[in-house]
Amino acid sequence: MPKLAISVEQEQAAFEEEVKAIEKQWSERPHLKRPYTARTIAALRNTIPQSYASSVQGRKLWNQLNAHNAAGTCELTFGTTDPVVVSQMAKHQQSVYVSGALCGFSEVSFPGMDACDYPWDTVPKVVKKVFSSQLWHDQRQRQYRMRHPVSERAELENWDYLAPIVADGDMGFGNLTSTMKMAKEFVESGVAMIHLDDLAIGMKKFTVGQGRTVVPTSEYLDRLKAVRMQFDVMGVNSADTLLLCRCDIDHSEFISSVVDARDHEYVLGATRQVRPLKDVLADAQAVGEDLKVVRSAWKASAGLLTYDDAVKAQASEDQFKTYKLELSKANPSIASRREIASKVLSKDIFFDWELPRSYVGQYMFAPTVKTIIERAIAAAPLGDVTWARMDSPVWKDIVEFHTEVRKVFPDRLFAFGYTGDYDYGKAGFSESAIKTLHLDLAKLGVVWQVQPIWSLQGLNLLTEQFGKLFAEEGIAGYIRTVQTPALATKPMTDGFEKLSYCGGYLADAFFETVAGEEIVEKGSAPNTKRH
Ligand SMILES: C[C@](O)(C(=O)O)[C@H](CC(=O)O)C(=O)O
Repeated sequence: MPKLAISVEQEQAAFEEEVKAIEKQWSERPHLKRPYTARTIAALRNTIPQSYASSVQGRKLWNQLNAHNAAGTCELTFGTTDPVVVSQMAKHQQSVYVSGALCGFSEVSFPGMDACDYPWDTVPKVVKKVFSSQLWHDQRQRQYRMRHPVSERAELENWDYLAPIVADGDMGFGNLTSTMKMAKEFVESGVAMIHLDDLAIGMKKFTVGQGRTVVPTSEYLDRLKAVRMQFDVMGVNSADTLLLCRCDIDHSEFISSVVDARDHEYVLGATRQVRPLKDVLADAQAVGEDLKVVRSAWKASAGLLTYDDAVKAQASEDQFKTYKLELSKANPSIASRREIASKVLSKDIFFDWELPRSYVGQYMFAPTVKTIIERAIAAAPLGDVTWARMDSPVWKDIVEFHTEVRKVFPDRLFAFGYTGDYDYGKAGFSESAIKTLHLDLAKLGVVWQVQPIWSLQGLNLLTEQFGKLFAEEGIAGYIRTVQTPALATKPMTDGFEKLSYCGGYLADAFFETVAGEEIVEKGSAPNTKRH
């Protein structure tokens, strides 16, 4: 193998230049705080500089979102995995969402509930498919326009087909190197922004009776750092791919470990000496008892509380105030909580967070809106946009979350998901409040809003309705309800007027080019070869 034809001095000079270029690029996005230096990243890069469409799309989305922020408006988009749907979204949406839940239903060999159990490269592959289709539409539109004289072009369609794609990176699918590989694949697929959350791998659960588990704050931050590092390593401008820090802590029931003191305030412990829950459940299972009933009874018998509530239950009002005051000056760990409480109350508080651990080892967790705020604030410097995914749209919590984060980061941009099973009525929204919800969210800085699973609810409904009609009325029903309105819609739903929606003119252009025909307009005279 030949050696690289470069002297040590040249190598060092090129390296120093790259370090400077990286530093300059980073200075353009001062909201990002990296735990590593430009030198470290430069050394991790390839010797061939590479650039990615993902970076162009990331910058485009960044500009769109900041323009919304300045105007107090928002982008409203929805989830799909289908290039045909994406082609129409270009007319009304600025961005496209590729949802993990949808990919898990329609892009895998074995569909299933949104438990993030599909292969790690499923969503990047769908993004690649969608982005390639956007490029194809962009190409056919450009070719079509260029074969028309300038004088006619103003009348021709000119959509921005390259709507930036936002995609679901779930929790990164494994250890840090898996997360990096996923981020790499996303950048290569043309994504503009990915979101990464703080759920424990393999523990994303939405079904009844199975609590969700989050990872410690430190593990979540490491995931985000791994993605940021991968973006930075990938080469020229690739740092412009955006990272959306999603936080799934709302209503999570467990945390996988208590290694990070920042989480200790919210961990539940038994305040009475009881048998460990997992032993009680194992015994109950052996004799066929109803585990849900046994679990509830155990919880009641254990006096489950957070450490601070356990202190509160035994302290006078003044003692508790002193405890909180001392705590605000100390490290938030359970050890320092115990030390302060025993000083203030002159006794030890019985609190054992080992007893409620599940049979796979998670700790019981009782997060509040404050917990989500703290995590989002810790994560913000590593990403560009923040999303607190909540189980239900509780307006009071939504306002509190966004307002508190903005107190620390006044220009923070937020995302919001109109999650599939939200019951707005139950959450207290009147009809008029729902009508202005997107605008009210925009005022809080929520500039990117998504209905993530439209394809599931929307396409299911349309398909069911059309299937029934077609079975009952045959082609007459199709002509009346599909073909006639589709052809009458302006702009047409299938591309250019008088032309095939499959872009037949683009295929013709390839044949004509190979045949050496001039098919691009030079001036204003019409091209006789125009189709
Ligand atoms: C956004 C989401 O992660 C998705 O996969 O689309 C889901 C969507 C949903 O449940 O409606 C989510 O966790 O919100």
